[in-house]
Amino acid sequence: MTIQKITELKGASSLPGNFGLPLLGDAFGLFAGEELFYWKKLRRYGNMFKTSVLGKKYAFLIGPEANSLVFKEQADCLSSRLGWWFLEPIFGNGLLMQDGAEHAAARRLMYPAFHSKTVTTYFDVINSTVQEYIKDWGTRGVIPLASDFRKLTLIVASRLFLGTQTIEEVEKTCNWFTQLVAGKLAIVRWDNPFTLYGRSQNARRKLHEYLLQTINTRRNGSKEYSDVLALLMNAVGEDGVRLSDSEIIEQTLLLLVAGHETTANLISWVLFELGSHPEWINKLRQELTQVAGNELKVEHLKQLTQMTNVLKEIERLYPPLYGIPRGVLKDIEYKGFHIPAGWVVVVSPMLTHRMEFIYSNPDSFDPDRFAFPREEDKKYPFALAGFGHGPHSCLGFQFAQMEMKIILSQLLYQYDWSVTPEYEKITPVLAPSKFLNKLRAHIKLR
Ligand code: HEM
Repeated sequence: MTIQKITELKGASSLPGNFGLPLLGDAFGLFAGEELFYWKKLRRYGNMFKTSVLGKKYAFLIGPEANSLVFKEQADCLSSRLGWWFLEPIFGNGLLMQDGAEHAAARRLMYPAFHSKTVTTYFDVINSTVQEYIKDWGTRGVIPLASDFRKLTLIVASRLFLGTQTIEEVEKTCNWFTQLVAGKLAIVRWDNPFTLYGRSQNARRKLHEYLLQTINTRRNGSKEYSDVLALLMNAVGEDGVRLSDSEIIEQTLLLLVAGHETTANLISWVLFELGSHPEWINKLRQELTQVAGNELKVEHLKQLTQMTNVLKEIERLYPPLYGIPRGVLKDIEYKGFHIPAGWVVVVSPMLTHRMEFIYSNPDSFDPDRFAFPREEDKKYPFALAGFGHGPHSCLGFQFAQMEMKIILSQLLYQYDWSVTPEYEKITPVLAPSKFLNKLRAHIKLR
């Protein structure tokens, strides 16, 4: 009889699950509804499962320990570019697609624009833009949340990153961004005006042209700028070399894409949950009045602790990135499995956030779970991961927090609201985001 060593590792191919159809793998299931795909696999196979998509083998590793492995312990063996390969033709070669030394150098260069101290200097622009944008919401009555917030967050990002002032200019780029982002769901990557992918590529070319024009206008003019584009245009790397135009455009495009839709989605869900829990509207309004009186200032934001907990609860329930993938560069091990180079590992904020051993009644909206002494997210490191962690953690975290707090505060000052479709229709469903574009706020002046 041979005695097997307990340290012997199993191959990744013996993970629970299957590889799906030849060549396509599970592409249709995944692209047709990512959230539901994740839930079905979890229910069927548990916290570790395999699949394949368009010829690549995937290991899904779910839970805080897996998050720790991917974001921290084995981060050096993993590649963001190889994980997000399907986004590269759409989002280009920005920070998210870079690895190792190239990524570290670019991140060092961009970090000053997103440091918490710098972000506070954006307060006035965000606050005035938000006030102007929502001033007619009382007379409009019904607001389609996701599309309205997408426009607002794009106006804010364009003003701060590109110095764009006019709404007309932002409206022009808004359509291109919508088309660009829609391309990520295209399975057939054929650059043709009649395909989803082709329209996305066309939008990408238009945005490139637009950004190049903006850069050239600045170079030929005498005006001094102090926005993010100026930072990238003037930046000199450690090797003394400046970024090329194409590098500046790729980084700016990623910032604009990453910086508007995710924030718009989260704030839409904030309004949905608050509209369905009016007692929380009252609590937040009371806190706001106690802390800021009738005029919100930048120094008040940190003191809005109940609002911070509401934002955390929305990040937990509706993280915009359901899964975060990394390509395996050097073999890694996890819970007795050997995952070789060439595979892709995926961790999931969405599934982690609904684990009962971390969060009590995980499907219910309960912002107090983040208040002392409960602090459920502190039970395990990496238990809350809606903004990622580690070398690729969200560069715009502080920015997004500030923007969401300003939007919410200004709405609380001026309006009451309820939301359709009804709570019961959305919350027991495993794929709430298919309702995102249907969310409507019914606004009343206070
Ligand atoms: C509520 C809003 C947001 C959410 C939930 C969010 C979430 C995330 C997550 C999960 C990542 C990590 C991806 C990975 O590890 O592969 C990330 C990266 C990133 N985010 Fe955000 N984000 C938000 C808003 C923003 C904003 C407002 C900006 C810019 C102003 C931004 C810029 C970026 C950038 C540049 C990266 C790539 C960082 C890197 O690769 O080093 N995000 N974001």
